[in-house]
Order: sequence, then C-alpha cells, then structure tokens
Amino acid sequence: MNLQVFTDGKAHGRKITMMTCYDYSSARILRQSAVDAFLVGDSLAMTLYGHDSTLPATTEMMARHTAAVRKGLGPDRALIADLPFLEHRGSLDRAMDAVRALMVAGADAVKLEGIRGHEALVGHIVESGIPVMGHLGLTPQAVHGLGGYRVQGRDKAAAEAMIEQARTLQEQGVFALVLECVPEKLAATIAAQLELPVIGIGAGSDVDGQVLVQQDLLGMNLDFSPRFVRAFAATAEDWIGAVDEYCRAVQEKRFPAAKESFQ
Ligand SMILES: Nc1nc(=O)c2c([nH]1)NC[C@@H]1CN(c3ccc(C(=O)N[C@@H](CCC(=O)O)C(=O)O)cc3)CN21
Ligand SMILES: CC(C)C(=O)C(=O)O
Ligand SMILES: [Mg+2]
Repeated sequence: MNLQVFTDGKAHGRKITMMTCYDYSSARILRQSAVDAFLVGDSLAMTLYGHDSTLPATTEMMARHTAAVRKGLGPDRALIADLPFLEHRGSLDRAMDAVRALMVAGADAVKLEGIRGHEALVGHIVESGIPVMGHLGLTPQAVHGLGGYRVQGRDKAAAEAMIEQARTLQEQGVFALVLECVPEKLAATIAAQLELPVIGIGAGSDVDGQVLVQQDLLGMNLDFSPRFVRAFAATAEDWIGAVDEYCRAVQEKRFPAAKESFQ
C-alpha cells in the first residue's frame, strides 16, 4: 500500500518526505527522486494559476491535476489530493462527490483542512474506506477568518485547542496530519503525544516528516519567501540562463545545427 511510508516512517523514526506536484512532466521526473509522497495541493491556485489565495481551486481543477500527476508518477507512489475550499463544509453528498472525483482521478487519499464542525464527516470518509490526511495550524482556506497567513497556536489556549483537535482527528481515524506554521515546540509536542505521523511545514524539525511546495523548494518562486521556505536549487536562474542561451544561439545561427535539421 502506497501510504505505508507514513506508518513505517513514524514506527522506525525515519523522516517522511513529501512535496507538492501538480503536473505530468514534473511527476515523470520526480518519480526518480527519493520523495515518499506527493501532494496535489490546492496551493496550485496560487502557484500555477496566479490567484492570491487557495480559495479559487475547484474539485474539477484538483481532479484534472491529480489525474495528470498519477500518470507521471505511475501506480506505486503515494499521492494525496487536497479537498478544495468549502467542499467538506456543505452537504454530505457534495463532500462525497468531491472525494469521489479526487479518488477516481488517482489519489490514494484526500487531505482536508480543519476539524471543528466536520468531525463526523471525517469519520464517514474514513469509514467509506478512503484514507484521510488532516491539516491544522495555518489552514490557508481559512485565511480570511485567520486574518492573514500567520503562525497559529502561539498562546496557551490556542495551543491546547490544537492538541485537542489533533486528538480528535486521530480518533476519527486520519492516517497522518499536516501542521502548517506552528511554533516548533507545539508541533513537537503533538508529534510526540500522538500516534499519527505529523508532517510539518513551518513547524520545525521535531516532527515525523516535512512537506514543501515544489516551486518553493526548487527556487522557482522568486516572490514568495516566508521564513519556512528553503530553495534547494536556483532553478529560476538556470531556466533564464538556458533560455537566454537559446535566444543567443538562434541569433547567431548556432541553432538549429545541421544535425538538428532535415537534409
Ligand atoms: N508557493 C506556496 N507555498 C506555500 O507554502 C503555500 C502556498 N504557496 N499557498 C498556500 C499556502 C500559503 N502559505 C503561506 C503564505 C504566507 C506565509 C507567511 O507570510 N508567513 C509569515 C509568518 C508571519 C508570522 O505570523 O510570524 C512568515 O514570515 O513566514 C505563510 C504561509 C503556505 N502555502
Ligand atoms: C502546503 C501544503 C501542505 C498544502 O496544503 C498545499 O500545497 O496546498
Ligand atoms: Mg493545501
């Protein structure tokens, strides 16, 4: 089972690595990497489509990108898809239609933000045989309610509430939990107290694994640099360099060469 990497990682104290992937061609490349699990994140609304929040991501968009990534990854890699804005906050029918669309598109699991007010729905999805990943802390779909992209759980009451919510998610049977923008001590406490694997983004290193947005970690997102992001490559510079060399080669008639032309 593709999701075994989560349980095994936590059981053996081996960190779980996760990153976003939205398209076929990067999936094709990244299937050769060591990454344990891929996420079709609703962050694609911002990263791919240029919106200023994740709210415009739709189930149709998420399913389309999930299908493309699954084709590139092949059947044997863990792939999780975000349930987009409000799909789990209306009717049960609507939520299950969205879950169906993502699973049919090739996801191994769905991730949904928050827990307050949809405890029973999470249990219902799990009981339907669909693995669910939780997401607490900074939940970007709630950006307007949270008053911005801010670190969550800084005061004692908020920290205790988050621990309680993580427990509820575990009780509802989620297989893993993303904690986003949370003080590292709080994230470490949740990871230590709970059985479920905790995957952090801006949550310090004392958790069971990490997740980052592909464009952030590859250095393709020049105008997005929150504290928790590290660019492990200078991809934007490499791309510009390659494309500028293409332009020079065309101008100087070095491209196409004879071997790139038909005789
Ligand atoms: N490319 C990309 N990467 C992401 O990680 C990401 C997205 N897009 N889109 C959806 C959300 C939005 N995210 C964000 C966006 C901004 C901050 C931010 O500005 N954080 C401040 C914290 C300020 C504070 O409370 O101290 C920072 O300085 O890191 C954090 C997460 C994370 N997610
Ligand atoms: C940042 C991760 C956890 C996410 O939810 C996304 O990419 O949408
Ligand atoms: Mg998301």
